[in-house]
Amino acid sequence: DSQSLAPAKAQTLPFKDIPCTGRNPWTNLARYWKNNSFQHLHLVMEDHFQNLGPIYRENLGTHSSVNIIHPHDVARLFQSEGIFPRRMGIGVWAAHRDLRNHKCGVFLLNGEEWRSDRLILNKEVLSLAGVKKFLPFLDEVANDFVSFLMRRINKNTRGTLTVDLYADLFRFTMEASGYVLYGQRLGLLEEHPNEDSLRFIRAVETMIKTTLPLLYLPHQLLRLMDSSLWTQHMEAWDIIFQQADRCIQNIYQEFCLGQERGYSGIMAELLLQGELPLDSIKANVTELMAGGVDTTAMPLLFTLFELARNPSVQQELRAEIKRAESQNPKDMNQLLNSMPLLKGAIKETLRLYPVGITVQRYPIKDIVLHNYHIPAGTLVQVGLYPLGRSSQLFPNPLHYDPARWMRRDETNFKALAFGFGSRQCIGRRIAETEMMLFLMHMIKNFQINTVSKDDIKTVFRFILMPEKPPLLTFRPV
Ligand code: HEC
Ligand SMILES: C[C@@H](NS(C)(=O)=O)c1cncc(N2C(=O)c3ccc(Cl)cc3C2(C)C)c1
Repeated sequence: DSQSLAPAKAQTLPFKDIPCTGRNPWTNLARYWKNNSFQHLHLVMEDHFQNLGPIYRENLGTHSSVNIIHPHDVARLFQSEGIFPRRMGIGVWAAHRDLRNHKCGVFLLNGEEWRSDRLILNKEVLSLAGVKKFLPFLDEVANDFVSFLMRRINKNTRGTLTVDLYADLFRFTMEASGYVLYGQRLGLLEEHPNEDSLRFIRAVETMIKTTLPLLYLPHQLLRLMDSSLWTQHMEAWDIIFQQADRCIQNIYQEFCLGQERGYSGIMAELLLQGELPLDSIKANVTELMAGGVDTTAMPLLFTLFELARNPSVQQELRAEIKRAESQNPKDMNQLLNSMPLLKGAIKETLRLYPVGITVQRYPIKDIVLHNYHIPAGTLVQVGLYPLGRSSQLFPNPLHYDPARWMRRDETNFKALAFGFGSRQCIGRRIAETEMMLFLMHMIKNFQINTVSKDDIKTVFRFILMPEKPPLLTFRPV
């Protein structure tokens, strides 16, 4: 009868049968520590997926996780996240907030507290209405960056500039985040930028660089072992909070003086709405300010490099921008929506160089991933770096091809650089709009070249970064 012919429903395999890396969590940790492979975590994950298959378990010190790469497994994970999605916390960050008696922003909050702050912030930070209000601010800063670069080119006789743009990109993204959040220009793109803002940028970099080693080791242990790391980390946080507090104070004073003006940034809108208490506004605005610097600067650097070594793509983008501007001379929002190739370029950069190399969740119920039983509460990580370079998901994966995102593709859950669901990156629209405007103005005004066509080696320092920033040459068009 038909029953006996039906393929036996594959029996779900037990959790313990999932392929596992290494033996003992502490020897695994020691090995990472010895080979300093924390900063190559993304490459180690790629190796594990190649050797062990599309799902594997890893025990690292106190953390144990299941790692996945297939879009349909990601979809299954998304369906099990519940209404309070959770990712791996950062103990050492929360420890700083407790020590200094600061409230946490949405990144560190969980449960009901996270959801109530998040829903209020979404209206100003992530909604289309919010984007329309802050888009002109980002456009102004992107234009100023072009003038900033033009000034430097005109200073030398050759009429071109070959430069490591790393530091300048941090000044751009900080100037942009500061303007969108506080409604004030920090002056980072002028001849003599103010020292406080430069100190803030350095503090965010130090904080991020010292986070990685502190991520995997119980920080109490580290405070004993390597107090300089701990001290550096805390000092960086203190500078970040002090600087953010100064900006917040003077916005708050202006606000109290009741100078009625138009839109003057996200923070003023949050104060006007009065839905979030002041200390929650401070905690979240500080997170958005600090979270808006390195995260957007790196993908811009990677994109400029890829455009420099793919001149035909650069030329196609220049043509698309010209066409789009002639069709939408006025409405900036319309303009950005008529540049699908430029949107594809940003997706292509984030596919090859995902700023956050994993998306993590704890499923709230038992699920089956790749035919294995996963108990509720298990940490499941999506390997974004290996996923973006998998030839099964992306034909010819190492080819920088923005047009690939314009072709119809029935598989969802492939563009995951900002995460997914209600806990996805809240800065997504700020980052996307900021990058679109920056690249549009840069490609329109400069021919971008690079000396070296070789791949950039990447390191993971809580954020995916180039091991050595590339040298780029800019020639006014
Ligand atoms: C202006 C601030 C800001 C910027 C810019 C920003 N982020 Fe985020 N991002 C956040 C915050 C805040 C969270 C935590 C959101 C939460 O937990 O509710 C977050 C979370 C994330 C997450 C985790 C999402 C999830 O589903 O767990 C990813 C991935 C991410 N960001 C990627 C990016 C990428 C890629 C960029 C730039 C190309 C970027 N972010 C730029 C603020 C920002
Ligand atoms: C790199 C990626 N890691 S992730 C979230 O995918 O694991 C990421 C994505 N978007 C934002 C960030 N942030 C920062 O850089 C940062 C700095 C200081 C503070 Cl107070 C808050 C942040 C956040 C977490 C917003 C980090």
